[in-house]
Amino acid sequence: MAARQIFSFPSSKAISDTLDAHIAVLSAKAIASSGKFTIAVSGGSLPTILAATLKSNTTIDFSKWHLFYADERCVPLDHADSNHLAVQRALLDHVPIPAAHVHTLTASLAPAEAAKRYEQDLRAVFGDVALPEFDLILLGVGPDGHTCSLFPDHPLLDVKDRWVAHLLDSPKPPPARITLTYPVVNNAETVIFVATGAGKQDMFHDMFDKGVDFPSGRVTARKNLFWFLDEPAAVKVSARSTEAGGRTTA
Ligand SMILES: O=C(O)[C@H](O)[C@@H](O)[C@H](O)[C@H](O)COP(=O)(O)O
Repeated sequence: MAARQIFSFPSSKAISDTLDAHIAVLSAKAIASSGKFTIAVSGGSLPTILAATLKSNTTIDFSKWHLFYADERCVPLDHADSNHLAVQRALLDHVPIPAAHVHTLTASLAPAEAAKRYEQDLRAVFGDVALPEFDLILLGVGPDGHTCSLFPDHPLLDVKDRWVAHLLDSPKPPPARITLTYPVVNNAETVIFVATGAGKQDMFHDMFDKGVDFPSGRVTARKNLFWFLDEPAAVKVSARSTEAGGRTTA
């Protein structure tokens, strides 16, 4: 299991540049060994930060990417609340990922059926495996410590028998969503959290310094587990919470 590494960045542009550099390496390595790069992303501010530098990267073979959503709101794909729409506008309109490799919610289905269908879509790409092993999952974090659509004290935190689950009672609107479950997230080779803003600094202090349990803090990864925070989000995290003995400034 990967050791958690926390990095503090001076700006969101610095996070975008570092994401771009990591993704270029991970993508090239995955494509060389398996012929494809499997990535899952979430919504919020992540699509914009992710795309800022990456969308101009001409060295990446986007034709070999398979893009999934770590969580999705159960709304039409062209609805303002759709995570896919946010990723499409920020990234997909600018890079040549084949449309058939962008794995979207089937919005016409009820949430429970949409979750089952999304699991089938995962199986079509990952094959007959016990769990999919994403090359990379990129996640945001809410001020309440949630990630994907895994919210504090929610029963979905305990789901282990499905790859994709649905919920109808998200505390953050909209209420109906689908989400990857912990077994899938924690089986990724690399997980990178991206979190910005002063509204998260107390939560990160509680999670990293005091060991308080938050849904995002339960995430692990097989090889790399990175937390990319901007300075306002990281300012209260103590030096001893990092492996290097000091908050790493990237
Ligand atoms: O579906 C959602 O509601 C979002 O995906 C949500 O989970 C988001 O990722 C976090 O709340 C962080 O959002 P920010 O990055 O905008 O703070």
